[in-house]
Amino acid sequence: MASPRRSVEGRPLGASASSNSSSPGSPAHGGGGGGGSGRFEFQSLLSSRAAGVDPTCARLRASESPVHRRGSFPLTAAGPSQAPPPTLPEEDRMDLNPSFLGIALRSLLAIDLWLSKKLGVCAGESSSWGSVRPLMKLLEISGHGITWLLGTLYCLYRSDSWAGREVLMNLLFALLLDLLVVALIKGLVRRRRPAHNQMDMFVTLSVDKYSFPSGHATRASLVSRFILKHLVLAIPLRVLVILWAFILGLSRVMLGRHNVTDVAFGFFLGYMQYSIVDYCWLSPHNAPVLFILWNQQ
Ligand SMILES: CC(C)=CCC/C(C)=C/COP(=O)(O)O
Repeated sequence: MASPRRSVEGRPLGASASSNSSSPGSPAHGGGGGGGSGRFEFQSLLSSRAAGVDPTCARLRASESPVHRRGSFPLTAAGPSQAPPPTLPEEDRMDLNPSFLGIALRSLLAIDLWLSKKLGVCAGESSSWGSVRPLMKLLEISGHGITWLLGTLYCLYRSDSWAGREVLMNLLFALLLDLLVVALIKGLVRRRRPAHNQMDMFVTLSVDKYSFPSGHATRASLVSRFILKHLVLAIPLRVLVILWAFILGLSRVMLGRHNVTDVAFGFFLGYMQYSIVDYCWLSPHNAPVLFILWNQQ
């Protein structure tokens, strides 16, 4: 039975292409002998990497070099007495044979960084859209955790109906859940904020030095879904709520606070968090203590 370790080792870089285009055993083919071919190519890559050379170029050059041509023949014509090539450390094999997912993720990250830098037009006063920065910072306050927590507590205090209190109690629960989940993920992922960000945000927690996911984006998406579900609003107001959430997310990238993926994932996370809140909906029936305690205030 083939172990995962063997399957990684036995899948040479570019082996499928070369096996179609060159004859087995030719120098370009890298030996052609099944697992031997893979080992040979990894060996060239490893030695070039150790010498500080770009592995891709080195691989091409290595397959053309007379030294490697000579080296490839014994592998092809290797008899049973031929000593096997030295085994490479596991991490090198993995590193030199990136999966499709790995390549896709790296490409996505490269596009993310490039796009985020391009969109960070309000990252500083001297940036191309620097004059819009105060407006973006106002938007930032409109989606800040403190603004929403204080606003909800105030409305809860002023609320005189059971139905209103129930909705606000759940909004409070949603906001606290969001702060907790975002802090946990930020602490786990520890992705640094973009280099062009100025850390001049109003009231932050220690994990807010990290950028993934955007707390403002999760809140915008969570709160807007909550409002759309529980408040009876005219269509123009509903559109305004969605626009606010979208522009708030965009402003995070424009201010240079976040990369695009931080905000995109934030929107997704906030949307999912609402589903949790909806599922665990607190009511006088399933959480009577909360409501009785609040009533006694
Ligand atoms: C202090 C409290 C209660 C919340 C902090 C809210 C905050 C500053 C989140 C960071 O948001 P981004 O991740 O979008 O920058």
